[in-house]
Amino acid sequence: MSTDIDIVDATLRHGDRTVVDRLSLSIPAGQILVVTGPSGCGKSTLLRAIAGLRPIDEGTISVGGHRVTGTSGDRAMVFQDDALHPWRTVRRNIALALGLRGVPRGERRAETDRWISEIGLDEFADHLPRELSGGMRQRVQLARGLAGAPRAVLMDEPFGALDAQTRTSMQQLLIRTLHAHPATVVFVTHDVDEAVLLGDRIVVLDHAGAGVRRIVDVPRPRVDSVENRAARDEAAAALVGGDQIREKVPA
Ligand SMILES: Nc1ncnc2c1ncn2[C@@H]1O[C@H](COP(=O)(O)OP(=O)(O)OP(=O)(O)O)[C@@H](O)[C@H]1O
Repeated sequence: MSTDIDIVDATLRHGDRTVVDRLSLSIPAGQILVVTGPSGCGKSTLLRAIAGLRPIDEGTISVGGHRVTGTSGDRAMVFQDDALHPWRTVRRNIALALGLRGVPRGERRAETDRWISEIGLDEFADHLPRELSGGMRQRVQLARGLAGAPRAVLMDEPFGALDAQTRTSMQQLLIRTLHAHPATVVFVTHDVDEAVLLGDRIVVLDHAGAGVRRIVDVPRPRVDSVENRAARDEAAAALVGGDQIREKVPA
C-alpha cells in the first residue's frame, strides 16, 4: 500500500547555509516523483529529510498524515552505493528486511525465494554481495528495499553507477516490481531520459536555496509518445537552462 507525502514550507540547512528554502510539494499515494537539478542543489538533502535521516529545520514533512521526526519502516531508502550487508548472502540480506517487517520465520524462506526469483537471481541466492556484479547488487538492494513493504521508497540515484544496458534493465525491473508492489516513490536522478521514463511528475530544482525551477507532468502510459517526448524536451530545457544561468552568476 502506498501513501501520500506532504512537504509544507520545508527549509533544510547545512550549518547556516540554506539548501532547501520553504519548499512545498504534495506527492499523492502511488506517484513516482522524480527530483532532478544541478549538482549540489539539495536533492539528497531533501530525500534524507523525507527518510527522517536528518532534521527538518522549518516547516513540516508528513507521510500518510504523520509528521516525519525520524526513520520508519514505512519508508525505505535505496542508495547508489551498495548498502548491502557484505557478510550476508543474497537470501539473508532479503530475509532480514522481511524479518524487520514482522513476517513470521516460517513464511520468510518462501517469500525471500519469491523475491529472489522476481529479480532473476535464483542461481545467486547463496552468494555474498562481493561475488555479484554491480547490477546484481543493485537488484538485491531493490528487492531488499521493497520486500519490507514500505509505503514510500526513497531512491537516491540508485542506477547512477551502472552501465547503460544494466541501467535500462533495472528501470524496467523497477517499473514491473512497483506494479506488483505499489509504493509512493521519490527518485533522484541526473538523467533526463530516466526521469521521463520513470516519473509521473518531474521536479527540477534550481541551484541550492533557489527553489523549484519547473514541474513537468509526464503523460502515461509509459511509451515513447509525442507527449512524452515533449515532456522530456521540457525537462531537458529546464536543466540545461539552469546550468547556463549558473554560469552567468558571478561566484
Ligand atoms: N553533511 C553536509 N555538511 C555540510 N554541507 C553539506 C552536507 N551535505 C551536503 N551539503 C551541501 O549541501 C548542498 C546540497 O547537497 P546535496 O548532496 O543535497 O545536493 P545534490 O543535489 O544531491 O547533489 P549531487 O547531485 O551532486 O549529488 C551542497 O552544496 C553540499 O555541499
